[in-house]
Amino acid sequence: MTATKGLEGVVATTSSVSSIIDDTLTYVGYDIDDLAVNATFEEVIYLLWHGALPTKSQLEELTKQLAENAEIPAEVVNHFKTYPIDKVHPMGALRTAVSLLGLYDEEADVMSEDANYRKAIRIQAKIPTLVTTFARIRQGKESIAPRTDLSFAANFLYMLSGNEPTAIEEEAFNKALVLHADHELNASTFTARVCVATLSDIYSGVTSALGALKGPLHGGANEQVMKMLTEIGSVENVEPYINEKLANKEKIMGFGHRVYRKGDPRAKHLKEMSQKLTELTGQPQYYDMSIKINDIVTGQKNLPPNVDFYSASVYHSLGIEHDLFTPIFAVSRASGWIAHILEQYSNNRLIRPRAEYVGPGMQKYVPIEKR
Ligand SMILES: CC(=O)SCCNC(=O)CCNC(=O)[C@H](O)C(C)(C)COP(=O)(O)OP(=O)(O)OC[C@H]1O[C@@H](n2cnc3c(N)ncnc32)[C@H](O)[C@@H]1OP(=O)(O)O
Ligand SMILES: O=C([O-])CC(=O)C(=O)O
Repeated sequence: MTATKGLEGVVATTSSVSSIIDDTLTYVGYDIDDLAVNATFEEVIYLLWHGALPTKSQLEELTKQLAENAEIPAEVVNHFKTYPIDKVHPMGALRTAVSLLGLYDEEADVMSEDANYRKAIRIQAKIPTLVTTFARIRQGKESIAPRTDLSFAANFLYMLSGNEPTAIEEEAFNKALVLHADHELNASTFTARVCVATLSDIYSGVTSALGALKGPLHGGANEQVMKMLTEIGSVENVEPYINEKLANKEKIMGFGHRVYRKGDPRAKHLKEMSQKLTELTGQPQYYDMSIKINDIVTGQKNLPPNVDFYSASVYHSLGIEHDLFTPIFAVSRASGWIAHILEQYSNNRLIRPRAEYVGPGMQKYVPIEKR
C-alpha cells in the first residue's frame, strides 16, 4: 500500500452534481460561465438538488420554502449572546450554530428522503440568518428578521445592513453565490460526504463541512486575501511585499489550486466584478493592487488566482466585514454540500480508506517503571 499525499488525483466517488474537466467547471452539465451570467442562486440550488433547472412554478415553490424557513430559533439567537463575542470568529460561531440548529429540529435524526429534503431547505434557509444575526449581535445591534419579498441574495445583504441593496449590489452578490455553490470533491464537500456516509444526520454533515471550509487553505483564504490587501495598502507596496513573501517561500493566499492548472474559471467573473465595484465605491486601489499581485505571482510562479482572490475585493466593496467573507462562502456552498449529502445517502457506502503505516515496527510493552 502506498499513500498519495493529500489524495491528489485519487477518484473517491462518482457524482452527478458538478464536474471539473479540462479546467471547465459545470454544475449538472451547465457551464459555470453560462450560469454566472444568467442564473439566480435559487435556480442553482434547485439545479444542484434536483439535477435539472426548475420550471417557473418549481422555482416559486422553492423560493417560498426558503423564505418561510429563514427564521432561526430564539434559543440560537440567545446562544450567540453568551459567546465571548469579541474573541469568536464568525466561522466558529456558524459551525457551532448549525450544530445547535440540529438540536431544535425535531426531524434531525429522521432519515427518510422527504425528511432529509425538508431539513435541506431549513438549513439552506437559516444559514444566512445565522451569519447576519451573529454579525449584528456582535456590533450590539438588533438582528433583522428575514423578508419574504426579496431574493436570496438581496435578503442576505438586507439582513446584514438593514438596507435594501441596490440592483448592482444584488446582482454582484447573486453572482458570487452562484460561483461558489459547488465544486466537485473539494475538501469541505468530501468531509461532508465522509461524515454522512456513516449514516450520520445532515446537520452533522454540514457542521463537519463548515469545519473544513474554515481553514485558510480552503474557504478561509478569502479573508486572508483581504488581510494581505489591507497590509499592502497601496499599489507601490505590492512588489516589495509579494517578493519578500515569495523569497521566504510563503504562500500567497488566493493563488494556486489542486485541480486547475490553467486557471480557475470563476476568477474572471470575480475579477470583472471587483473592477466594477471598487471603481463604483471609490476604492480602485483594491482592484489595482490585486492586478499587480496577480501579475507578479502568475509571472514568477505560474500560479493563477483562484475563486478566493478577487472575491475579497468584491465583498469589501459591498461593505462586508472581512471576517464574514468565509461565512458568506458557506452561505453559498451549503447548497453544494447538501446536494452531495443527498447524493451520498441515495447510493451510500461507508467511506473508509487505508493508511500506509510508516511508524516503528513491532515493539514490546515496557512497564512504566522501566521506561
Ligand atoms: C476555495 C478554495 O479552496 S480555493 C484554494 C484556496 N486556498 C488558497 O488560496 C491558499 C493558497 N494556495 C495553496 O495553499 C495551494 O495552492 C492549495 C492548497 C490551494 C493547493 O495545494 P496543493 O495542490 O496541495 O499544492 P501545494 O501546496 O503542494 O503546492 C505545490 C507547490 O506550489 C507552491 N504553491 C502553491 N500555492 C502557492 C501559493 N498560493 N503561493 C505560493 N506558492 C504556492 C507550493 O509552495 C509548492 O511549491 P514547492 O513544490 O516548491 O514546494
Ligand atoms: O476544489 C477545491 O479544492 C477548492 C475550491 O476551489 C472550492 O471548493 O471551490
